[in-house]
Amino acid sequence: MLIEGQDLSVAIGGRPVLEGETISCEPGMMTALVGPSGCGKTTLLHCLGLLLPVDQGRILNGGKDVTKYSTEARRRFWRDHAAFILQDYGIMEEESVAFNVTMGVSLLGKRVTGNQERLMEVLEQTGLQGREKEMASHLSGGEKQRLALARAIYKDASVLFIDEPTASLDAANRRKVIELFSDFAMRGSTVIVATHDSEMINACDVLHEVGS
Ligand SMILES: Nc1ncnc2c1ncn2[C@@H]1O[C@H](COP(=O)(O)OP(=O)(O)OP(=O)(O)O)[C@@H](O)[C@H]1O
Repeated sequence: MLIEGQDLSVAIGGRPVLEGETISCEPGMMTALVGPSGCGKTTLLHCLGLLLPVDQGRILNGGKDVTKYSTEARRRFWRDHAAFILQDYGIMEEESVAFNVTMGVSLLGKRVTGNQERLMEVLEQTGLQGREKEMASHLSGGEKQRLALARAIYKDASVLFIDEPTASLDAANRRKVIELFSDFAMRGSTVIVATHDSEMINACDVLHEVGS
């Protein structure tokens, strides 16, 4: 899905954070949001993901203006199309790894054939094999990040919004996670990543300098 922001402006606490930001994120591409700390990368990512309202400008999904979407319509977008890998992981700490991976789908009431098999495959891909019964709160920061990624893969999201995905990962896991994001883009998903990490930036197809 093509995700566009046109002439976006956002002020937080009366201070302008984004001013006339325009961006186009194509399906099948990884777009990096880059720039110095505090330039508004996370804010832009949240606006594009409909997590944060804009003061001015338009957000378009596949050419459709979604800026004024109702809460219900935004929820549908999150449920049916999007996955978020954010800095706070969005993980339900008091639930098992397996629940955290599959809940997006089970909440939808969708039946996935080979459910268990798919869960195992996704855990294997993200290096969380054998951990499915563990409580999410027992995982380390990097493991929780991979859990959020496992959920996105399980859901097969068409748009991925990612914030600083490699910050708490060691070199081997960083490479693995970057590869998994690339796979998403190669399968045709739109991948949008706010990052400082040069390795992550190198793997992206498009760089968008926020605030310039
Ligand atoms: N909830 C908030 N309340 C007050 N100020 C905020 C809030 N969220 C963001 N800001 C401010 O908006 C500006 C942009 O923040 P944002 O997190 O988007 O930047 P960033 O480029 O992602 O930074 P970093 O690279 O350090 O993560 C910062 O100056 C920040 O202090």
